[in-house]
Amino acid sequence: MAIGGLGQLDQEYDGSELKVLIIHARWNREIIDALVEGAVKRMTGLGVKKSNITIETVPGSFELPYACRVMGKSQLYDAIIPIGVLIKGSTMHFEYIADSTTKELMSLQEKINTPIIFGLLTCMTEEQALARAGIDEGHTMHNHGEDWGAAAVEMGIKYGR
Ligand SMILES: O=c1[nH]c(NC[C@H](O)[C@H](O)[C@H](O)CO)c([N+](=O)[O-])c(=O)[nH]1
Repeated sequence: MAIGGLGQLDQEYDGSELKVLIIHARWNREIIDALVEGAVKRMTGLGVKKSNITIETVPGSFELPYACRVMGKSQLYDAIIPIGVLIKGSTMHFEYIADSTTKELMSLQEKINTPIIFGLLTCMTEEQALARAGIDEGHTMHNHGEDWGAAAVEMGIKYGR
């Protein structure tokens, strides 16, 4: 059995009744687009209707929690996948955004009674981010967006609306 992630589900799930919201940042757009594509592909592969996947965007990862809160208050979604790519620069900006956004996304779940999947890549280099989106030169890793899609289906069915 593979160690770690790979979005391995504990059982077969039928996502045909699920409604899922993806909110993605627009920084590092090529990587974001690959992650979103991976999440959508995995969810539709688990029966989620494309028409039941809503995709919204925000300027950057820092804006993800507030957008999740506003959209999540509607209680229209069984799960929410915020997707952002943070790549370490030469300042502390990365650390502050990564830490604050992560903590807020975690605590937001109780406030909106909706499972939120942790779709934030926090990478030291662009190469690391490309690899985790499955688009680096050697395709050295699987697309983590697929893991997030699988998690959204499981959490949405088990703990969603
Ligand atoms: O999503 C990201 N936002 C980033 N900054 C923007 C931030 O999320 C906000 O959009 C901005 O500060 C305006 O509030 C990033 N960096 O600064 O490096 C980054 O790597 N990724």
